[in-house]
Amino acid sequence: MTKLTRPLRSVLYIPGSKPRALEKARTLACDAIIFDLEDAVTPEEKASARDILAEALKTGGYGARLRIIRINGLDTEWGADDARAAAGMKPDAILLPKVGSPADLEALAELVGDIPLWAMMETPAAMLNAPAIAAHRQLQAMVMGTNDLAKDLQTRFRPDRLPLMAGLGLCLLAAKSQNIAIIDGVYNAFKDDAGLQVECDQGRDMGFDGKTLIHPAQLDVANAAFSPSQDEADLARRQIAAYEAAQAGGQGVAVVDGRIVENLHVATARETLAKLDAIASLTAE
Ligand SMILES: CC(C)(COP(=O)(O)OP(=O)(O)OC[C@H]1O[C@@H](n2cnc3c(N)ncnc32)[C@H](O)[C@@H]1OP(=O)(O)O)[C@@H](O)C(=O)NCCC(=O)NCCSC(=O)C[C@H](O)C(=O)O
Ligand SMILES: [Mg+2]
Repeated sequence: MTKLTRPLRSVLYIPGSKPRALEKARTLACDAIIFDLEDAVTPEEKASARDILAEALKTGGYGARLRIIRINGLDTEWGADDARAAAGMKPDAILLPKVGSPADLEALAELVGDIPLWAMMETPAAMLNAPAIAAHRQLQAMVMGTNDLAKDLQTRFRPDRLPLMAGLGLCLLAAKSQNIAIIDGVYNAFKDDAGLQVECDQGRDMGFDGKTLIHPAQLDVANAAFSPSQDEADLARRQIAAYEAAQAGGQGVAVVDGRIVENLHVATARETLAKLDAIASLTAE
């Protein structure tokens, strides 16, 4: 599956059962929306949520935001019906929770055809099988489910997320090795901007493409954290210019701000500028 080139800085969960939130999302500054039929929807509302969501997606108005539907697991009483209904809604991708192995994705692909698939990575088995899951031909992105993972690992919450680091690292390695997108887990305390900032900065430093969010109040922090800063953009431009000047002078290495710049650093600099362009064209739409 070719890598998504569009920004995925902010990926907002919206309960499929909440018409007001589905309406509001048409105006929110998120790069992608996960329309949720799983944990955010009560068992009593599972069937009606499908209908509410189908109507919302038929009405449209979500603009350039990527539209992903999270269905219930195929081992639940709702999963297969969700999968068929979701495929009919023509989303940009379908997200399967609690993926344990590539066989889970294969079972979904048999139901929904060639729609791009996303995988919730949120169980110990998923961490151990991450390379095989990432290699599934239809997989476009991994999404960390840090609540379920913390539950299964019986960890305590820590601002540094030390107990989750092994799992986060394994999934990052797997996703990067297959050149697919990977989105960090949610920050539950949606009124704690400072805590969210720390977690977004950590996720960005680790190489995640963006963060999943649960409330509109979290959008600005995530969008800023996963956008290249002005300083990063300036440095990228100076690195490219210095390297090109060095090359013109027959050198393979330049020096900027006391640090060497080689072709691999220039590749990163070009990616930074391409990301800025992609963000600019997204916000212009
Ligand atoms: C957390 C909430 C229950 C809070 O809801 P509420 O009390 O209604 O919030 P506010 O009154 O502050 O809402 C203000 C307005 O914003 C709209 N709103 C709220 N949340 C959303 C949203 N997610 N998307 C779009 N719009 C939203 C309200 O409608 C208000 O609008 P207005 O009337 O115009 O003022 C609630 O935010 C919520 O339900 N969030 C989503 C929770 C969710 O999706 N959970 C499941 C995903 S997390 C997960 O499962 C991760 C993973 O699987 C794991 O294991 O880690
Ligand atoms: Mg979960």
